[in-house]
Amino acid sequence: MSNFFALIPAAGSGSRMNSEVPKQYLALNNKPMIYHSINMLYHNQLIKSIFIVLASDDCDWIKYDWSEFSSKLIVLTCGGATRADSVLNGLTTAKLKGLIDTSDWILVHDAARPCLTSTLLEKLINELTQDEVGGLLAVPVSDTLKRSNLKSRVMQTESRENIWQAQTPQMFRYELLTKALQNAEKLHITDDASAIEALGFFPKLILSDTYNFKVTYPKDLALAELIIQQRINT
Ligand SMILES: Nc1ccn([C@@H]2O[C@H](COP(=O)(O)OP(=O)(O)OP(=O)(O)O)[C@@H](O)[C@H]2O)c(=O)n1
Ligand SMILES: C[C@](O)(CO)[C@H](O)COP(=O)(O)O
Repeated sequence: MSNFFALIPAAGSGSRMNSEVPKQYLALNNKPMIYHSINMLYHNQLIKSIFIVLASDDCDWIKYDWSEFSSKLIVLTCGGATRADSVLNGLTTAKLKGLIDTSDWILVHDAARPCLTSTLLEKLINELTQDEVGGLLAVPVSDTLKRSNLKSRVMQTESRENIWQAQTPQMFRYELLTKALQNAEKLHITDDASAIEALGFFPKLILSDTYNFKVTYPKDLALAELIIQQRINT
């Protein structure tokens, strides 16, 4: 029987956030941002353990008390230069430690997507458990798309038909995901699904909502805070 594991790559620096503190530790409703991602995964009954992949020079993780999650948290200090490296290093280390099997499902979730809901998480798992490939949460784009030249002049309006924005979690089996990330090492991919696609597979898109956005720029923090606050109040 396959088990379900979550893996949170949390070895980024948050360069677009322009903050001294890596963005996964920025305060969001009095908790570090990564707390919210962990919290959501922790409370899903199917997820057996959560691997947290930290940078080797991380000095913020130990500043917080994570004991409420201790029954599921496994910290791996093997982050890499890119998100894909961090995910691959985490998977490899977990396997070497004998913590996962090749057929297990891995849900890779950004530390920087703190607004995931239990409903979306359950929907992703339910819709993919019987799938041969796996897939990801995503939303169809809603704006008109323009392709520009280097001077920000519109060169072309692109069709938005069948264009989706990829989110996380992205859910694939250990064996396929590891093979895909190894194959993609020189491809400059930005998500796990891209690595799977590069092997010729077709990940399934699971309809999500825009609240599950990635906190990337400073203004995103306030929006995430509002969303989380509103959920606490209702
Ligand atoms: N070398 C890296 C780069 C990113 N990540 C993680 O991948 C997720 C999504 O990446 P992103 O939002 O791009 O985070 P950063 O790389 O930190 O941000 P930026 O690109 O602005 O520097 C985050 O949880 C981030 O910590 C990682 O584990 N290892
Ligand atoms: C994985 C991801 O969050 C899906 O949208 C995204 O690709 C991460 O990209 P980034 O460039 O590292 O922010």
